Amino acid sequence: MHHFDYRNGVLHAEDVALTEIAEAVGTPFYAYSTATLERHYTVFRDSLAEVNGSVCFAVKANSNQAVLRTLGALGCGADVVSVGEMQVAIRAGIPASRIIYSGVGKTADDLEQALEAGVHQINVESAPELELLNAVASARGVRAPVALRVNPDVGAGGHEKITTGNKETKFGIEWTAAHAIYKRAVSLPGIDVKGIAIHIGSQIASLKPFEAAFLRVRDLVAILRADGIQISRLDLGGGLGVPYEDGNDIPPPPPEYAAIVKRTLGDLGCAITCEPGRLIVGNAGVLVSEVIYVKEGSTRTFAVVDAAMNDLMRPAMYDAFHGIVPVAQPEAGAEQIAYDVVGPVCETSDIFAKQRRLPVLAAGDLIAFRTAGAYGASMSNQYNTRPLIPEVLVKGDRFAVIRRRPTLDEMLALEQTPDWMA
Ligand SMILES: Cc1ncc(COP(=O)(O)O)c(C=O)c1O
Ligand SMILES: N[C@@H](CCCC[NH3+])C(=O)O
Repeated sequence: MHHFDYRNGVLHAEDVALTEIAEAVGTPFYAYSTATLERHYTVFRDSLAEVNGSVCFAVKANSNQAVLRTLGALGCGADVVSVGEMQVAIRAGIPASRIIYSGVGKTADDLEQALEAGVHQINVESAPELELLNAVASARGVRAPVALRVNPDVGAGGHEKITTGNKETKFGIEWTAAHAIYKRAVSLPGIDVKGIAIHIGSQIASLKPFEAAFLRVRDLVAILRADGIQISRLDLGGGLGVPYEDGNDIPPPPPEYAAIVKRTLGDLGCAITCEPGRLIVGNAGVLVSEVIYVKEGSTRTFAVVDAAMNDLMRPAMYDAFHGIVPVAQPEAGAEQIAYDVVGPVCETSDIFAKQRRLPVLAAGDLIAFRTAGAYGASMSNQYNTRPLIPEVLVKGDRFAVIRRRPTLDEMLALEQTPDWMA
């Protein structure tokens, strides 16, 4: 459920008309709904109550500090994959004791900083990383709280490029090698083995792969415990999908997911953590853009809009579907035309939707891309020297710019002209 609805003929975020935000900040922009964020977090958290589970939001999905602060204030933790994400989460009020540090390529400096901050857990993804962490922790005279991220060889996800759980991907320690690496881990003075971590993919619309992966975790717990290796924490990753409104693959609701967690892992006496990203923020955000031109081709009609692939990469990168709606509510039964909705960037893949039937559009119309709160702003970039677009947070009848559009000077601030060109 989200809080983006038509009122008085205009699409609103909670009680604020998107036209009002467009006037204040200009297009394109992201708008997030506080009530939706809070609702998604609490529904997920409450569904895990029976297994006493905790939630570490995957910061990569949306790393805006105001978003993190909203979730952190409700008790949410963070799953981070860089020192930057860790520090942003801490600045946003999420204590290190609720932070899990993940990632396939942590450097010695990353590990140092994670230990210095005192994170709850470091998820180790390879044998050499384990050795490096042992060395770094030993040199500091501490023991690092560790889960090994194992790769259960259960592939899942809404697209090949967002599948992480099969052994052909770079993620985690191969299933068959896990036992030996756990044995090594418990022998190392700088490593305090706490648990097992997995994450099998993203935008997963079925419970079956989760169940298969959880059962593998269960088997591994038994194998390790039989060998005297204590496992007290299970980190199940994220991955539960959200509806992107194309009518296909509607993902199961959180209570059904939680029931699988309970059935497969609930009796092991382990503390359970999940790391949802998309589920919390996906439908809490829209991207609002203005139609610049309607361009008639001989085979199709293009709606050229002012947002582009650098603002929302998902369609170009994964052929992802995002619902598109006009901000001005169309009359019931209004005529529809098939449009290719494209951005201004000089790439053929700068296309948001092909042959999408939409109410008739004209230059100056505002449209909203739905389900843009996850992996939208956080994956955006300045390609074609386009400024990052504003992010706006709505709460009831108030809104605030939580990241403003940079000036050209700010965009260029890190560049320098060599002396010899002066
Ligand atoms: C380790 C880890 N945890 C959590 C997530 C969040 O995934 P999602 O946004 O699909 O819930 C990801 C991203 O896929 C991830 O790599
Ligand atoms: N960035 C992806 C998901 C990958 C998640 C990170 N492992 C998306 O937009 O769907």
